[in-house]
Amino acid sequence: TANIILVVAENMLGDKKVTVVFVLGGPGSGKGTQCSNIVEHFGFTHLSAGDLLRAEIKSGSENGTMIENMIKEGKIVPSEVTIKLLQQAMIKNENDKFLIDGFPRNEENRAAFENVTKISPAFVLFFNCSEEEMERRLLGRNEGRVDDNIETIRKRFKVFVESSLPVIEYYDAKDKVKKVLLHSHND
Ligand SMILES: Nc1ncnc2c1ncn2[C@@H]1O[C@H](COP(=O)(O)OP(=O)(O)OP(=O)(O)O)[C@@H](O)[C@H]1O
Ligand SMILES: O=c1ccn([C@@H]2O[C@H](COP(=O)(O)O)[C@@H](O)[C@H]2O)c(=O)[nH]1
Ligand SMILES: [Mg+2]
Repeated sequence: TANIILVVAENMLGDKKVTVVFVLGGPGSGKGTQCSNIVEHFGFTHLSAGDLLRAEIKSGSENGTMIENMIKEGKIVPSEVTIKLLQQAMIKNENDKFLIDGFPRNEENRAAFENVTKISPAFVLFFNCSEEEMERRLLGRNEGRVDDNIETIRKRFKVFVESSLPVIEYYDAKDKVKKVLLHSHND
């Protein structure tokens, strides 16, 4: 008789098993800053979805103009574009622990990532910061980003509340959210 071996593959990327932590929070809440600190102490590789999209624009890819226009408007780039960039970055990196910063940005991003990669996050780090403080930080960032102007910042805040917060609520219902409360220097 045939022996049947059932292999349950969890979070496999090619032949490596990966641990993924999503790092979420409003624009300017400090995701990138804290990811750099975490990398130093916990051996993760930091993948910022926004940085990958900005690199794609710079590389002169055929999607570059579309991505740039979406970023200028604070809109969410189609899932397949972002997921492909994240997958490629994880495959070409030897590490098996990734901090994915600024993704998933909406429910469709979240479902598509889980369907395409079969990866679900170990947990979600959520940086909770007031809009007043985030606005102050973004206007003072001085990195020359096309979306760090008051008009786009307001659009990004709206997209965060309407589209990204539901993703955090989804993972919160699964007890996967670790919330970090950030206070401004005026509190
Ligand atoms: N705890 C903090 N206190 C004061 N300023 C901070 C703090 N954390 C980050 N900043 C500053 O706020 C700005 C935004 O931080 P950062 O780029 O890490 O945010 P982000 O969440 O990645 O933003 P975005 O979503 O726009 O990429 C930066 O100029 C950073 O130096
Ligand atoms: O998954 C993502 C991540 C980012 N975007 C677009 O990029 C900008 C900037 O992202 P940051 O995380 O602030 O660097 C964001 O406003 C979106 O327009 C995206 O579409 N999908
Ligand atoms: Mg960032």
